[in-house]
Amino acid sequence: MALQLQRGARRLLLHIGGSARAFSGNPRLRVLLDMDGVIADFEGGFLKKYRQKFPNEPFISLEDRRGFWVSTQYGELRGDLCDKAISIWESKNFFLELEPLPGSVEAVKAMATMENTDVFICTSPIKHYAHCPYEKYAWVEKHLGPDFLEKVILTRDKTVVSGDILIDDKPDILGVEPNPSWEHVLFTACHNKHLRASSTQRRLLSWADDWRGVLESKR
Ligand SMILES: Cc1cn([C@H]2C[C@H](O)[C@@H](COP(=O)(O)O)O2)c(=O)[nH]c1=O
Ligand SMILES: [Mg+2]
Repeated sequence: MALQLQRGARRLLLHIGGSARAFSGNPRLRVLLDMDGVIADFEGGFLKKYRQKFPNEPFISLEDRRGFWVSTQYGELRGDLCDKAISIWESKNFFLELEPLPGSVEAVKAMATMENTDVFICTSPIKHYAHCPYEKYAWVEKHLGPDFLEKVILTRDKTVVSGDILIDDKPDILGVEPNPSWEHVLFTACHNKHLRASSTQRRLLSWADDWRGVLESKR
């Protein structure tokens, strides 16, 4: 009963723009940052390597990307292209060689030095685990430094991770927890920019957008 009341109050605060963290009296803001499509350029890296590996096959320009799953859209273009797309991100060095998205590294480093702020990288590895988990750690070390290795959370279910805010390019973040503690701020990407704005979901348009303001709104 008490738990239900607490959850209800938290939902109400989120709804009116307040913060469950403020409600709980915890002075620290916990920020969860997605990796692919938020700090690392998954889509650009995919298209470049797909075209190198399959120069004679049709491709989907970033302008024409629709829907979160690259594999689904390629499969709709032609059945066998789904597996061809998957072969790209299952390849060695795919995740390691992704370029940082513009401004991401600077923003993440600046965020991590902010007072009363804990920043975590919260990212989903692919199930073909030969390279991806290792390379995600290696990417973080290369671009954000070894201290950031403490801040990496690999999970296929982000709903069970607690935080105040999750900045993520996936429009629907679902899992076993029906009421995640975080507010999902949608990071704009080529695949989601055409989606109609929702009255309840805030967006960060890029790292040139006012991410500091978004964080401040949660304090
Ligand atoms: C587009 C796309 C992505 N994936 C994989 C690649 C990443 O490991 C995750 C996405 O992780 P995030 O933490 O949500 O950014 O999904 C995939 O398997 N198939 C795809 O089409
Ligand atoms: Mg992502």
